[in-house]
Amino acid sequence: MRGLRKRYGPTLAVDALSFTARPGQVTGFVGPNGAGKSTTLRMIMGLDRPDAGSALVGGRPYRSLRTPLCRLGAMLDASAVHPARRARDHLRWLAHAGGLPRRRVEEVIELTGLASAAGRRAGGFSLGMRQRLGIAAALLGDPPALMFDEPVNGLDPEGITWIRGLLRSLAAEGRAVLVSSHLMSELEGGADRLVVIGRGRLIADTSVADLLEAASGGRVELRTAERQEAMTVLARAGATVTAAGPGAVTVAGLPAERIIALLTGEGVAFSGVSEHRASLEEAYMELTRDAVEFRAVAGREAP
Ligand SMILES: Nc1ncnc2c1ncn2[C@@H]1O[C@H](COP(=O)(O)OP(=O)(O)OP(=O)(O)O)[C@@H](O)[C@H]1O
Repeated sequence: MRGLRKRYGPTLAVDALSFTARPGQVTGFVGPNGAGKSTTLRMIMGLDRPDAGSALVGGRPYRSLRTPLCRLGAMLDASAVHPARRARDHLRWLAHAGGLPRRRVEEVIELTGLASAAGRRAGGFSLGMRQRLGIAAALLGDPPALMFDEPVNGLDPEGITWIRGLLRSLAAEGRAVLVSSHLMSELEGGADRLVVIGRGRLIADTSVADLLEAASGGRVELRTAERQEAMTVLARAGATVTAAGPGAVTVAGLPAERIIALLTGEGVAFSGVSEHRASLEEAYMELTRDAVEFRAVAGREAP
């Protein structure tokens, strides 16, 4: 995506958006409801025309691809299936239209665990089965790039774990996988990189590891039954100390070794000292806080 922009009447849905989903990685595409994710994915597939900028698949516009199913597999809307059509027949007409062999249909049915449901009409499918069918359709052409719009939305924990594993294995095969979500927690353990957008604009384009490290901010978790004494000792040594539940303290501004030395020296008992690991959700909150300030500044600068 380079400088993508899309306006719907008064709404600037996507604004100056640039990012790349790279081979061998799961790129999480995250932003709150209405941030512009679906609009971006539609522009990638040529279903919406950008007002400015371009979206390329393997260096070319999607609409110019001669064998699109073999270049980019996509699930934008899992319910976009004729309810009276059986799952296998749905996949067969797609394969036929894309010039793909029939045996590929059976392969993707196996890959997505749909074997026992393939003869049933899609209208009676649960949400989880519809998602599997949408993913099967995306995999038909064995494409090097895949994108899924909110694939875990509304799924049970088992379904979420399955999709997460599938995305990881597709990326491990060297494919570029772009997956959108409005919940950061859904991407925890699933994405390598994150592209975060808000109100159509890029907020962050970063590896998950870098984001978590920045959000963890060198803080240390301390477990102690003598919380008050520990907080007094550490605050006196210049640390910023926050009570984090019964028997737990979060310490900023002192390394773990120094905390251990201080508490031992003062005879304060403790049972654990560990580096604080921020959750992806925490990291997201920090990012969004910055984004709000950024938006306020951007708003003032606007003509
Ligand atoms: N066809 C359309 N006509 C008018 N406005 C639209 C259209 N499509 C999207 N929008 C608006 O553009 C903005 C971005 O919408 P979009 O659906 O891309 O967001 P999203 O990040 O995918 O949100 P969600 O997580 O809710 O799916 C929203 O304000 C939406 O109301």
